[in-house]
Amino acid sequence: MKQAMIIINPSSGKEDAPQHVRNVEEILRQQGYEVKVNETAKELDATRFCTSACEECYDLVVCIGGDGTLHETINGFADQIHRPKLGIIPLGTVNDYARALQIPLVPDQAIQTLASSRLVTVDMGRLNDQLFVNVVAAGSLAEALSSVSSEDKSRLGALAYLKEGLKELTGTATHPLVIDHDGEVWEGESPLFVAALTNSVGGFEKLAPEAAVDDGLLHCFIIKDLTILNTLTVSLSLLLGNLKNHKDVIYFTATEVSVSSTEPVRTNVDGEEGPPLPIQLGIIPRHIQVIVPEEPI
Ligand SMILES: Nc1ncnc2c1ncn2[C@@H]1O[C@H](COP(=O)(O)OP(=O)(O)OP(=O)(O)O)[C@@H](O)[C@H]1O
Repeated sequence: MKQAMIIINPSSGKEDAPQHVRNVEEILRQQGYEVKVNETAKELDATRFCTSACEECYDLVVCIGGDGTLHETINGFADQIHRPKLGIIPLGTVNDYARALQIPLVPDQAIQTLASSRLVTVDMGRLNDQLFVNVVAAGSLAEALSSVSSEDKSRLGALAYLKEGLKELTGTATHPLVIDHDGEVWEGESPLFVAALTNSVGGFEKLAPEAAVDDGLLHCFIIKDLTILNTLTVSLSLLLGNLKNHKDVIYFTATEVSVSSTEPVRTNVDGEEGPPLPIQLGIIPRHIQVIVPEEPI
């Protein structure tokens, strides 16, 4: 019999995860799966559960939670030869990865997607020795966003969350960054560096419009001047998806990037606090199969 593991974070989103578990179990049983449910209680439980699903040759892992839980879950695939298919039921605030894969953001609709036969084989990002699914950001704006509490994120939603992050910016708004990609080096003051795997970053679905989940590339933005983030121009650029064309933004794609600074600089990985600089970024092309809706929306 096929084996499925449900990994659920009961604290995600509006704390309504447990009520969705029964529906997920039911639809998986209808698909012929034997189902095991693992509830997370603390940080990194999702990684441990997913690693055991790989080692025990499960066919499917379903992650029920926000982007943080998804990030921890996919890290369980690291260095594993057998990698189960992945189902995603988004319950967080931003749910960037579900947006990028066009998985419905309404949990009951996302649950129906688990009956789909359509799979997408997606890239994984590598940050030092961990994996990421969506985005790495470094710089003072990334630090400010990390300081917005999870409760405020839920309350505010994506756009207000960015505005709150901007308000939190204090002191020096830029750091000296050295960004080395595929043999080219950029050095300068910057409030924000972003490397994205998908077209959805911070709930903005058009930040990197040409980023595809399976193109084998890191889509990178160096923001050269913070003031642009405070202007209408940038809001419009974000909404119209042409941030990369802004005169104060450098855009490039790469497969290997290193980012360092002479100052202490924190990072944000898939929406959670990451390791401080220096960091090494890479990409593992077409690494995991994710269940997506039968028909692209
Ligand atoms: N039982 C638990 N209680 C509290 N925190 C938990 C529990 N299990 C896991 N966690 C931690 O909760 C963190 C946040 O989870 P997640 O991102 O899924 O929810 P969220 O904060 O509601 O979503 P978002 O990040 O989209 O706002 C995870 O990184 C994980 O370490």
